[in-house]
Amino acid sequence: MAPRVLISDALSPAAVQIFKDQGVETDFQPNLGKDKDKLAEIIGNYDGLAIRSNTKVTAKLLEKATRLKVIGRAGIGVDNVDIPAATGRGIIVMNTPFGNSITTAEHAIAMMFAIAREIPAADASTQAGKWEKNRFMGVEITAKVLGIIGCGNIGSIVASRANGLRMRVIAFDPFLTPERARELGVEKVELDDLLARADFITLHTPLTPQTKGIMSAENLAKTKKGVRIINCARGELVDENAMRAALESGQVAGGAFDVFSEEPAVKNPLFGLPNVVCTPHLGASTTEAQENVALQVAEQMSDYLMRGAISNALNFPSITADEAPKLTPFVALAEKLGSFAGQLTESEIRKVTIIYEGAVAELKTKALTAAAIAGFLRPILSDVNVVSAPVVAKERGIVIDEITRAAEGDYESLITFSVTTDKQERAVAGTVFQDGKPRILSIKGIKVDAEFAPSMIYVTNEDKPGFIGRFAGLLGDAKVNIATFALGRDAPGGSAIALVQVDGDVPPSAIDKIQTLPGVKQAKALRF
Ligand SMILES: NC(=O)C1=CN([C@@H]2O[C@H](COP(=O)(O)OP(=O)(O)OC[C@H]3O[C@@H](n4cnc5c(N)ncnc54)[C@H](O)[C@@H]3O)[C@@H](O)[C@H]2O)C=CC1
Ligand SMILES: O=C(O)C(=O)COP(=O)(O)O
Repeated sequence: MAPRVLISDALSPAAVQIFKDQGVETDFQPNLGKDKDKLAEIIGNYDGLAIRSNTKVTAKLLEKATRLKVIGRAGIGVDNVDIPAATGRGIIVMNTPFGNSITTAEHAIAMMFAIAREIPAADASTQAGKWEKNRFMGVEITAKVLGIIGCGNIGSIVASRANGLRMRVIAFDPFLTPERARELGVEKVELDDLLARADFITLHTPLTPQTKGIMSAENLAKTKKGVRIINCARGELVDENAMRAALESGQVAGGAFDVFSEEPAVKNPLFGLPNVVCTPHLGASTTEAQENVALQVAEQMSDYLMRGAISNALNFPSITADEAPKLTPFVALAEKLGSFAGQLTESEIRKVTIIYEGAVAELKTKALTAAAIAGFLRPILSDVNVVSAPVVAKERGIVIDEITRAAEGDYESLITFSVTTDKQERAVAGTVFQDGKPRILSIKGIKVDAEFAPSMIYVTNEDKPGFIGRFAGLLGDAKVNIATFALGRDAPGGSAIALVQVDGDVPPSAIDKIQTLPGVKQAKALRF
């Protein structure tokens, strides 16, 4: 029986033809994404789901998706897909990471001009017969400072266009190497510096815990008075109430917003102000970009459904059906070791070394390294996938060393993931036990023995009496239930590590309190 794909968002119809040519049946319902009940009713009939940003693929929807094997996002952002839930059900999630980047960068530039010259308001006034020539006084952009927050695929294209427009481009992106910045013709700066210097600020980061609300009241107060701000990335990067207040006070002279914290945005604090320009998430909406992403997603999904080939998947490396059974548990281990290191990395990455020892060294380590790097970069670049991860790392000037050797220690197989930043080196090692579950065996050379769990707390501290009691007491006060507790230290009275599995989320206030306990060097909530 031919596989069936449901297209539940407004993809270019070009996708339908590709599916057909490849022998895949399609059901094209471009408005279904809005109707979650109807979608839940029929999702059980399909092997593939092709979407844009209107369809929300929640864990609840996936419970009904009993036949689903692949979700294809015709675009970049996958924050509308519950990837852990999909992975848990063995559903591949793939995107098209570059197909709409130029188009989105162009929209950001268009939005910048729109607010510099108040084009929408001037248009409305002119067409209303008012001829208000003296009301609209714009600003030139030549020689102005453009601050780019997030200088990845789209941010880099914006930088090149802005350079062409003779702007001075500065960028805040902790993961941008000095070499790459030079290549792009941008000055790499810290966030506060960018906020203080920029005449225009444009946002191009993914939505992550670190970037959520990056345009907060506090940061808006640090901007140059009269700054103009453009957001074509994700709505939740901006505290919309604080932004409204800053626009009303004149701290921010103009704002252009393509994305909103709640979409579709029918009511929003940013609406109804002068010199605010809003578009309904049109960043990727050009004929060219939509053809690119639709054709690509249809090809990728057909390849998977008809031939089992995987590309641009966010939750699995590209491997063949024969290799899968042996590799799968080590893919999970590599991914988690990388994710562990990624969640703890907050400064410029120089080098990653992955050592495969023993039996695992005989497997397809390239796929394992791809999974490890994807796990590592995902907390930093939310949309990186196992296929693009090594390339993205290389583009960013991160050296990746892969070493294979015979088993030297007690384990049949051992993977060690170490990362060198401009500040320090951190290594984490693990293996897969007979039960097929990945385990952490050492962190920074200190032995521990812990399984990975969805919610964990990692603490490094001085090995002094009384720490564990105070730590556990704090968690108890914060109503955080401890499931397992693993400890390690390099020497009595030396450096110690606690790796704790807890039930549910850890409130940031609890982490802040742990951080203040005597002898604690670092405390961090981790998610796997
Ligand atoms: N409006 C629209 O229709 C569209 C919006 N997008 C959105 O645009 C955004 C950027 O997409 P890409 O450039 O493709 O992503 P990317 O992953 O290539 O680049 C993101 C950049 O942000 C940087 N970054 C990560 N954390 C950061 C932090 N805490 N502070 C500063 N920089 C940080 C990363 O190092 C990276 O260079 C995403 O949110 C994506 O969903 C993408 C396409 C269309
Ligand atoms: O690709 C992305 O991340 C986008 O935000 C584009 O969204 P859309 O496909 O236009 O709903």
